[in-house]
Amino acid sequence: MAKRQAPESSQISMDSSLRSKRLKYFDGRTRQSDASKYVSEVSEVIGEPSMTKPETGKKESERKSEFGQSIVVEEKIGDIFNAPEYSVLVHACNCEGFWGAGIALAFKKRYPKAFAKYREHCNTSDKATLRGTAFLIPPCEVKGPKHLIGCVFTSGNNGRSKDSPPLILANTGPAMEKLLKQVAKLRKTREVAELRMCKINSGLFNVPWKFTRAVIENLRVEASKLLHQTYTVLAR
Ligand SMILES: Nc1ncnc2c1ncn2[C@@H]1O[C@H](COP(=O)(O)OP(=O)(O)OC[C@H]2O[C@H](OP(=O)(O)O)[C@H](O)[C@@H]2O)[C@@H](O)[C@H]1O
Repeated sequence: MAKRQAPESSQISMDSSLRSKRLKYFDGRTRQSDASKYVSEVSEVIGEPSMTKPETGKKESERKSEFGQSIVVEEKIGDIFNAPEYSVLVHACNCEGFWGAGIALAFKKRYPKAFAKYREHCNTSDKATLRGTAFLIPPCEVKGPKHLIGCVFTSGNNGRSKDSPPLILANTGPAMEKLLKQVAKLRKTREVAELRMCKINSGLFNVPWKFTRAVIENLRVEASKLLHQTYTVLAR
């Protein structure tokens, strides 16, 4: 894993040769106490480098069937907005309907119609159930690149009243799984080029990237729900 100081990007590619302990996920109504337990469990996974070493012994097919496809996160450098047409650009969202700062504000400026759809989605949904969900917005801008916007709702609130890091982390797994399912469903009828992310939760949401990365690496998703190509997740 390349360790760099500058903002890094990560390339997520599907790799079923890894075994990791399946982390149980909480639904969007995770209690604070449960979420803290969850973070200590994620720390345990991070703390055990052997957890991401290829497992000897079990056959590939046995591993796949037992755990589904795992995702490996590699770190590179780049800019999320230079994505090819029909790429899905993913960022962490609050359930309040605000893209007020950070990369969300950059999204709002570049994709005003997508922002309007995100905001309407928040305003017409029960906020209590939005945490841990996702909202995929197909290309809808009048001009500019045809990008899909993948909103993963990792915090109920925004700004100073954002959710705690454990709660944000506990929502990340379910939200990512739901996003991947929505991408898999959409690409049956529409072009989806690749999936790009920023290092979600790692700035204003104050969650060290290694924790979010561990959650993503421990996702177990049916092969049919994963794009069979690498996703470029980039930060400036
Ligand atoms: N052009 C670019 N390409 C690629 N990566 C880029 C980039 N520009 C910055 N990054 C990186 O993208 C990561 C996330 O950094 P951020 O702090 O923005 O997001 P976050 O996920 O921690 O937090 C979400 C809340 O922030 C907002 O704020 P409001 O609540 O509206 O006030 C939202 O609405 C949410 O609520 C950091 O690694 C940045 O280096």
